[in-house]
Amino acid sequence: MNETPVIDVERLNLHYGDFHAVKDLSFQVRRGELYALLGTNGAGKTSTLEVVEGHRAATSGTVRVLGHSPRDRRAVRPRMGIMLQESGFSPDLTVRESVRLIGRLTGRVDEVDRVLGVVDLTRRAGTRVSQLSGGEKRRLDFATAVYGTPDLLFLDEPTTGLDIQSRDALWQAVDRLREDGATVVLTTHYLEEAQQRADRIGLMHRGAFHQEGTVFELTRTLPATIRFALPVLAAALPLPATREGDGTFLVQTFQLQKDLHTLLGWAHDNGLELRELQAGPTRLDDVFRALTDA
Ligand SMILES: Nc1ncnc2c1ncn2[C@@H]1O[C@H](COP(=O)(O)OP(=O)(O)OP(=O)(O)O)[C@@H](O)[C@H]1O
Repeated sequence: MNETPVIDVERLNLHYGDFHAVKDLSFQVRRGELYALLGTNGAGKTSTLEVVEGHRAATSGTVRVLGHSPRDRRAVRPRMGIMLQESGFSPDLTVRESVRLIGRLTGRVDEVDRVLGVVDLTRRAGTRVSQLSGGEKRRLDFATAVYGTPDLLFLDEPTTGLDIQSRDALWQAVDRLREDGATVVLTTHYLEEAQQRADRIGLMHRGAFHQEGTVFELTRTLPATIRFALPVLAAALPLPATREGDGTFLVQTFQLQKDLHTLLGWAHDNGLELRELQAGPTRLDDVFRALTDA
């Protein structure tokens, strides 16, 4: 397929005075993808997104969003929903008025009651923003981002401060938009969410990509782990393992299923119980730890 990418970033550089915050960054997001921009604190994620969202000018490089310059507000804004980390709602407006205002500002058209229903804020429609809880404000942020069913949705730390029901509701709403072909760019420090949901991940560190690819591509560079404890070591282990500080054994492997099979067979043959057995694929957390250890 040779479709024009929804986001096309070529050699983006951003300087704050002498500080080089984003360094020659290139990436593309295709239609319908959920792309997660992840990274360490201060890596440059927000700076990059500010340029892509049209809030900030790049020092150099080319950025195209939905086929336009992101600075071309009239072309881009009606098709783009943005959930920022911190909302700028006026505390004196009600929930309903806030959603209406965003509709007017972005040029998107929708039913206010529909989006309030999506985030379970219907009963709070007449409440002033200043009287909402932190989680309710977050849900209002999301409601304004999905108002008008945008083609491109930016979610910056969308689930921070949300309880599990609200988180599930938010992701269901995102899934529905994606079924209709929406493209989503996510930043989050909840790596599990990114691992579960992202089609591709750009992992930033100090202004550049450390790695970019699918979850599988990112995690396959590190071994999976098997952990267990043994009351007595009655027979020689069938695999190389290290002994952790708490006495448990740790096997690191690129062949999780095969090595687990070997270990379970060995335990069975020797009549041994592997206590506190845990086996798991590499997680994004591990990729992150390796990055910050580097
Ligand atoms: N307006 C600014 N002026 C000067 N430096 C800035 C400005 N905004 C960000 N920076 C610096 O640029 C770097 C990248 O910041 P940015 O907010 O883009 O990182 P981030 O990846 O979003 O971080 P976090 O995960 O902590 O939110 C940081 O070192 C930050 O201190």
